[in-house]
Amino acid sequence: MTTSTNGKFDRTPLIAGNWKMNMDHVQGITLLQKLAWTLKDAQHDYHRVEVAIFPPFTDLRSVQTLIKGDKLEIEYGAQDLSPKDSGAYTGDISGQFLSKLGCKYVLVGHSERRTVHGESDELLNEKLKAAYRNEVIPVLCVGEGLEIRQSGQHVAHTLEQVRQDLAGLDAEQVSALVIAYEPIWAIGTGEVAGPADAQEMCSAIRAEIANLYDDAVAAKTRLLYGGSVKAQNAASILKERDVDGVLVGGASLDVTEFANIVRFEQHLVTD
Ligand SMILES: O=C[C@H](O)COP(=O)(O)O
Repeated sequence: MTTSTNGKFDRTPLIAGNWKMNMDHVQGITLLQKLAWTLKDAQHDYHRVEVAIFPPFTDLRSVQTLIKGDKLEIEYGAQDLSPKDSGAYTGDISGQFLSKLGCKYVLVGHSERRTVHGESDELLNEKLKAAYRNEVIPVLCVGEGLEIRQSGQHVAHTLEQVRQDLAGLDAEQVSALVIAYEPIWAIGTGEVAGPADAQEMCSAIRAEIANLYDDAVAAKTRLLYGGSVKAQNAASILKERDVDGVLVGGASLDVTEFANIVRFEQHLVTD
């Protein structure tokens, strides 16, 4: 683990770009190449701030080839996985395949999977276990919709998701886990939860992990914020004590914007 310049982390910050259903494999390679060049020009230290991209499944082999061939330090992962490892599950993608493709991470329970595909916490718990079984680190997404936020039940709702999703996982697994808090009302809307909102929820999640496991586990689990993150608001969110990174959607498709989010520490100095 490394320490960032603002002194708050003993957890390596993670800046993650979720491309969602954008970028075919040809476009994806161009985007990745430009990102790598931009961060090389900026002499980015990947040990100090980790960078990961989450392209569509169909891009993963090309991404793996480029990253391996050019010895890039950018990590990558998939946007979903099956709870099963193999068999008659047409259209599903096994964690075994992701592991073979060198994926370090996999998103589990993104709000678009929960809402568009109706994925339940029970299913997501199975997906988390499938990820660990195949040695891929899950990035579990949790968060509330607008109605729940307005009712003031957002913390209780999100912690209930955490408890259900983590059921049966052991301390070692949860220490390696990444959890992204993504309030649904802030995703792709331009509405961004304020730094204090991000901190409130990340702090509550960390306390819940300490309660379910212990302080040592809670100190290791990385907590991200996601929802309309841009270069302009990233530094103020990342300055919060319990926020260890960001999960970026739309802005990760713009190389300059995403590279500036990766380089958030530059902005911390002048804030
Ligand atoms: O996975 C990323 C989140 O859904 C945030 O997306 P966004 O940055 O486009 O709001």
